[in-house]
Amino acid sequence: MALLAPSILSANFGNLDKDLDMINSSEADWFHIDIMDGVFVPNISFGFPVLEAINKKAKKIKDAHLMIINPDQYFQTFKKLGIDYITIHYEACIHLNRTIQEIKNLNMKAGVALSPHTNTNLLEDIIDDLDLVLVMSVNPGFGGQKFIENTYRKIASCKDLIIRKNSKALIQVDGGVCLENAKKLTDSGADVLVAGSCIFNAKDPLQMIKDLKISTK
Ligand SMILES: O=C(CO)[C@@H](O)[C@H](O)COP(=O)(O)O
Ligand SMILES: [Co+2]
Repeated sequence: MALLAPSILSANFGNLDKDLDMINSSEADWFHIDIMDGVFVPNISFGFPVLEAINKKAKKIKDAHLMIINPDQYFQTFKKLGIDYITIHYEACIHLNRTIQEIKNLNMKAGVALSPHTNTNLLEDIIDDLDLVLVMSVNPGFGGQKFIENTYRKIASCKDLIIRKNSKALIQVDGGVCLENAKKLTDSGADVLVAGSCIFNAKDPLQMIKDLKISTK
């Protein structure tokens, strides 16, 4: 069964506590927290005051997906705010090896996200150091976008790389994940599914979380 990480970006920010409680009481495994700076992606999500509020409530693993340039300067603050996994974008980092070491020096798990145009082969010389590879199945920046079909092939090639290099990295997939593709994504090699609009737009989000989990069995 895949791990499931609801994306807070699609939650109701007018009553965030209610949605955080819903996730706490659900079968979901992680909180997926999208941070956007309006530079790396054409959207701005939320910053540290909101993250502080999330940290006070959220009782599960907190997974921050940073869609920002120059992420290194904020790692200490993310650590203080209870983040467990930091995932930075391959396309946003000039010195990726140094950036990954900085995350690990602060005792957080380190992930690299690949936008749809970025080939998994580019991780060949860093995969040993990673705890997670995030395969983006939409272009980063917004929730509710259409799933890109090439993702299955990309997950499979990422899995090949991980096996070949004997890496312990998890494969996470993010964007357009729903009941229709969850099983196929897991069968292709995904370990962690991120889902935003599919959960928060559902009539019964708790039931949708349950259904998504069961569908990946
Ligand atoms: O990182 C992102 C978008 O850039 C995601 O985490 C989205 O928030 C997922 O939302 P859905 O595609 O599941 O609605
Ligand atoms: Co995300």
